[in-house]
Amino acid sequence: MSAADQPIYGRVALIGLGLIASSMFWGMKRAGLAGEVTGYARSQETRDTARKIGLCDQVFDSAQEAVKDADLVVLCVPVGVMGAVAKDIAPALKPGATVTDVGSVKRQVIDDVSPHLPTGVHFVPAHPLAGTEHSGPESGFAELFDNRWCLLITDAETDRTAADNLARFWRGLGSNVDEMEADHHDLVLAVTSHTPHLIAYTMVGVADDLRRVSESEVIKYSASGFRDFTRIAASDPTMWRDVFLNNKDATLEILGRFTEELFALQRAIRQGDGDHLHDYFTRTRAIRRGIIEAGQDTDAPDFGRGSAS
Ligand SMILES: NC(=O)c1ccc[n+]([C@@H]2O[C@H](COP(=O)([O-])OP(=O)(O)OC[C@H]3O[C@@H](n4cnc5c(N)ncnc54)[C@H](O)[C@@H]3O)[C@@H](O)[C@H]2O)c1
Ligand SMILES: O=C(O)C(=O)C[C@]1(C(=O)O)C=C[C@@H](O)C=C1
Repeated sequence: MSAADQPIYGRVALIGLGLIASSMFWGMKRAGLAGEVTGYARSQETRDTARKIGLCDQVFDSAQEAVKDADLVVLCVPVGVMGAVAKDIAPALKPGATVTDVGSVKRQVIDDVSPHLPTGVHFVPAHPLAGTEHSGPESGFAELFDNRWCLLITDAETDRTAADNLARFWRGLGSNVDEMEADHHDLVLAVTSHTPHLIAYTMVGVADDLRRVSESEVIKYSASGFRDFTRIAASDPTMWRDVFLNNKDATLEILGRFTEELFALQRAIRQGDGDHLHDYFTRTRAIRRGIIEAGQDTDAPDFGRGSAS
């Protein structure tokens, strides 16, 4: 990753010092994207850890102090508290500053944050499509966003200079950047991220109900599929509670469709309808192959791509 010729922002403030903020910090340092990075976390323990590991050039004990004089303020807290944090920092924001967030849900965050921001402060919501099941200030790493998408939420009201600078910033962190409208974002993410997480949580819960996980049988005899489910189901409970509560309509819509398909598959199994199962699995296999052929899955191994039995 090549370093920027000069910082894009003189001062960047990170509010909430967990996985995403810490990854952004190390990524900014790697590429020289900010003159100075300040930070604030709600708990004393997190602030102490951040100071100990050198996360942020300065860690403040209040969010207002952290955002003072910042050219870019990044809200890196769970989506359910974005509005409260925006309200808290609003009086201390520098005129002309850009406020952004990294929340996994966009419409509700926009509705919660926008009313608090003073005129002259530009709000450009964003969502990096990158993460892990880990959380907290020690979980971040500079490479997290490399070759991942970051979606900026824009519309006719968006300040173009603010959005273009933020796009440059995310490219500097290693991401590919695209722009999208908020409701569309929430529907797409309900399909690609939110509902799959709920399914993983459920499947691991079901296995646990069978009292096999803790006895290690399920893990011992599982191939990568179920292990991936357990990784996903280890994701932060607060973050994911907030995702579902704040992307209710889209998640319920996709979950409804999912349940209908699941019932159809359940009926096919009960009735011994092999054609239904085979046709369904043939369709889904073609989708996976299309993703790989389009070069969209950089993690996919080479083997097995060609076998079309
Ligand atoms: N983890 C992922 O995979 C991922 C990926 C993309 C986007 N996101 C989004 O990024 C945001 C942060 O997620 P994360 O994974 O970094 O979480 P995290 O749990 O690692 O960090 C969140 C931080 O916010 C702090 N916090 C909570 N409430 C606060 C408040 N009221 N005021 C100040 N700080 C507060 C927590 O103490 C914690 O330090 C969330 O909105 C999430 O939806 C997460
Ligand atoms: O890889 C993971 O652990 C993730 O779950 C990352 C993931 C995703 O679903 O892809 C999770 C939530 C985010 O909002 C963005 C990315």
